[in-house]
Amino acid sequence: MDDLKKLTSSMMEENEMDGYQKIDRYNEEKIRDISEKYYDILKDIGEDPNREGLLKTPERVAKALQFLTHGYDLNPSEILKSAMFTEEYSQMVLVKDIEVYSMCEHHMLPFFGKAHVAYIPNGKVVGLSKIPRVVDAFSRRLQVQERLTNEIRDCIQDTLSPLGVAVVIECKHMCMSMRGIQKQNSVTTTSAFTGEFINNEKTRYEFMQLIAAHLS
Ligand SMILES: Nc1nc2c(ncn2[C@@H]2O[C@H](COP(=O)(O)OP(=O)(O)OP(=O)(O)O)[C@@H](O)[C@H]2O)c(=O)[nH]1
Ligand SMILES: [Zn+2]
Repeated sequence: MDDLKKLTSSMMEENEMDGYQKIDRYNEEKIRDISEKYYDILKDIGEDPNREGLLKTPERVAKALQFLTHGYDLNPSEILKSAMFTEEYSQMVLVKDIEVYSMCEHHMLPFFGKAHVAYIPNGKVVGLSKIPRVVDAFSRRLQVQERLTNEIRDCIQDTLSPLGVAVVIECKHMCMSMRGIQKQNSVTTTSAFTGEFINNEKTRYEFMQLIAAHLS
C-alpha cells in the first residue's frame, strides 16, 4: 500500500486530467481514495497488485475513471451561453456524426457511437463547437442512452430557445456485447424532438434525410 501512495503522489503533482482543464474535483485525496479501492479490487479478482505490470494500475484506473466522468463538473448550459450570437439564419443547423463515449449506469461499461443534433434558430445561433461540447458534458457521466438524448435536447431548447431541436443517438453497448446477451452487432437508436421537429412532418423528414445522407 505504501508503494501505491508513492505512485499516487507523483501523479498528483500534475493535478490535471489528460489534456483537460484543471477541475477541483480531481484532487489528491479523491485519486488516492479511488486508487486504494482498485488496489483491493485487484486482490479480489485474484490478481497480485504488487506485481510489476499492475503497480501503477490503480492510479491509472482512477485517472481514467475521473476522465470518463468529468461531465459532472461541466455546466452544459453555460457552455452554450459562452458562444451565442444574434443571427437571422432561420434554416436547420445540423451537426452530425458527433462521436459519443459514455458509460451505462447499470454496469459501468462503455456505450459509444454517434449523435446527430439539429436546431432551427429563433434569432440566435450558437458556436458550432459548443454542440459537441454539450454532447460530451452529458455523455461523460454514468448514463442511459434515453436520458442522454433527452438531456441534450432539453439543454439546447431551454438555453437557446430555438424553434425546434432534434437529437438522434446511435450507440453500441458493451454490456450487451462483451457480456450478458452477447450480441455483437446490435445498435440502439434513440431520438428526442421539440417544436418544429414535432409539429412539422416535413422538417422532421428533412432532418432524417440529412442524417442518413452521406454528403461528405
Ligand atoms: N434502457 C436502457 N437500458 C440499458 C442501457 N444500458 C444498459 N441497459 C440495460 O440495463 C438492463 C439492466 O438489467 P438487469 O436485469 O438489472 O441487469 P443484468 O442482469 O446485468 O441484465 P443483462 O444485461 O440482460 O444480463 C439491461 O437490460 C441492459 O441492457 C441504456 O442506455 N438504456
Ligand atoms: Zn449496461
